[in-house]
Amino acid sequence: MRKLPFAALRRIVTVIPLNRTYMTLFCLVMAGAAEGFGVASLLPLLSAIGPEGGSPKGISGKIITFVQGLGIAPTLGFFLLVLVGGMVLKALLTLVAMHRVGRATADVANKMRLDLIDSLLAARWSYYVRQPVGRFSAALSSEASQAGEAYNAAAKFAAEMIQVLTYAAIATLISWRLGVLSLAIGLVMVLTLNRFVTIAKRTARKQKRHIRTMVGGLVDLLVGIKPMKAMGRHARFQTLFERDADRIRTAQRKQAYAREANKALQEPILAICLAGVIYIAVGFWEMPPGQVLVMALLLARVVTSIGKAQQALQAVRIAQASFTAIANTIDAARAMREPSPLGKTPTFDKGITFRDVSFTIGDTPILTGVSFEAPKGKVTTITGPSGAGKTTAVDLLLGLHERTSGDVLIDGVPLPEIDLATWRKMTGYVPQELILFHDTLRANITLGQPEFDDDDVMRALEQAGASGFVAELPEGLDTIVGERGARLSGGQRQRVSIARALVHRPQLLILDEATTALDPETEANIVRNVLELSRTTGVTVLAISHQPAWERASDNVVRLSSGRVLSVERRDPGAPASAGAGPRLRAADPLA
Ligand SMILES: Nc1ncnc2c1ncn2[C@@H]1O[C@H](COP(=O)(O)OP(=O)(O)OP(=O)(O)O)[C@@H](O)[C@H]1O
Repeated sequence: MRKLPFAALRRIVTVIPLNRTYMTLFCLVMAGAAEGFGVASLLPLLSAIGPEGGSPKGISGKIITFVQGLGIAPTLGFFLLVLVGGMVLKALLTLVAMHRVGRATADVANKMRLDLIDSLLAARWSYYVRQPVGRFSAALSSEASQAGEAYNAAAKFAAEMIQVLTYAAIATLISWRLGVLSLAIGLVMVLTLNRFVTIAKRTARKQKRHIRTMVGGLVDLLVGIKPMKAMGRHARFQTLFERDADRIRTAQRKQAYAREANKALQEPILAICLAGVIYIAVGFWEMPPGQVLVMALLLARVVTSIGKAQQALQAVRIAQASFTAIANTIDAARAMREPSPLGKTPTFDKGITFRDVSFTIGDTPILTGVSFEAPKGKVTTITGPSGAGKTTAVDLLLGLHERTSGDVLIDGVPLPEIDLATWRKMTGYVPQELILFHDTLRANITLGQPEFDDDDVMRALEQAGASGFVAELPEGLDTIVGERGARLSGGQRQRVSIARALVHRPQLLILDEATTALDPETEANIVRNVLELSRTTGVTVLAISHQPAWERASDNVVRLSSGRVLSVERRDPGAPASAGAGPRLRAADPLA
């Protein structure tokens, strides 16, 4: 027999406060005791109707003596009352316990879902870069609910095991041989049926893995479906998903077989055990018929309860696959949690300094000895060929990556020493890959933050050069932009993204190729707006761009190539973007 899943059970029940589980277990134990009393009252009843009736001996005699000692007449009516009362009490206590279990099941699923969201949102940027993000949709939807079911199944397993122990205890009271026999039968049953529990567990894990792969792949594909469709290359993905679907079907079939086999084999095992025990009890132990009847009843209950416990265990194993998958995802995301904001509150009066910053991924150097300054209130453009490391430099500035050596300083304070969350809130960021949500224009700009009203939104749109096209939309700010902003043009999406970055009046505005989709006139307008904004509000601008319009508007131009600074130019904004527009400093110049 495989190792029992106690560690897994412990992990499942500790998702919610333990005292809730203890209370439920207490109700279940009390329910077991109530049933035990009820069934025990059968003993004197049945021994009275057997041929040994009249002067019951053994446990029946002791029960009758005990009842008489309480001053109660041991009548048929009394024992029937105890039997019925015990069963009613058991039903009530079980109902209370299962009501608690139902609530706990929903709470476990809810906690897993919220923990997953929390751990994902708090993870470092480098965590997402390595994940097929689509697979989280499977975790959040079905896996979280199934993780809750693991608690439900574990509680049912505990309830059945309490029943098994209650009946085994009564069997032992009647005769130790009967107690041993019932436990031996239980063991045979567990050993016989455990194989199906193991199959269920294995197939559940496989299903989970393939479903995650399929859902993750499908979500990622749908996000980027446009070029696939355009090139007529989407059909080949059908084959890939068919393979996953086929594996899921096979695992599901095996799981259904294991579940049904576990159920179906329980009755024959019960019948064989009962027949054998009755034969031995009557033929060899010469037990009176009343006791044999009670014994048969007890054994039937023990075996039935073991069977149900086995089914519950199987359900635990199946649900456990989801629970473990989601718990592992939470653990992995938590291990990549960003450091908590214990640093200094940042000031931003002087500017940003990169001092001999290097950054490697694995063994690959991405940036090497990068030094430059982006003074407060000025426009700095980082330019250079594709792959030069421009976006990476900005990622380091925002703490999305951690430098390998050197220092990124804000007002002379190294980034690791400042409160990153506050620093980021001081920043407006327009990334290269624009992501708009399937929501209204307003919500895309405010990101649902109620502190921004329509005046803030309109001001940001104006500054981003987007107020004109928004004014022409029949539904204005209430326009739904479509999935990832599909109902807007590329240039409109860029301007909405710039408005989003400006709505909270940032002190630093980072524009990563933010105007590439715009015609020269619109781009010039935005550059003019941003320049004006910088002059009037003192916002510092860091633009990554190849566009001459940005170079012309910049106070500083930093040229990167292959992760190194080629030159740093201090410029006179407005002068033509030709060589000699300002003092050109070599990479080694100790500007920083
Ligand atoms: N997560 C990563 N793992 C491995 N290499 C990476 C990772 N992110 C970036 N790189 C590599 O780092 C280098 C710099 O990338 P980066 O995106 O900073 O360049 P860039 O100058 O912004 O380019 P572009 O103008 O094309 O956007 C590239 O060679 C890229 O392949």
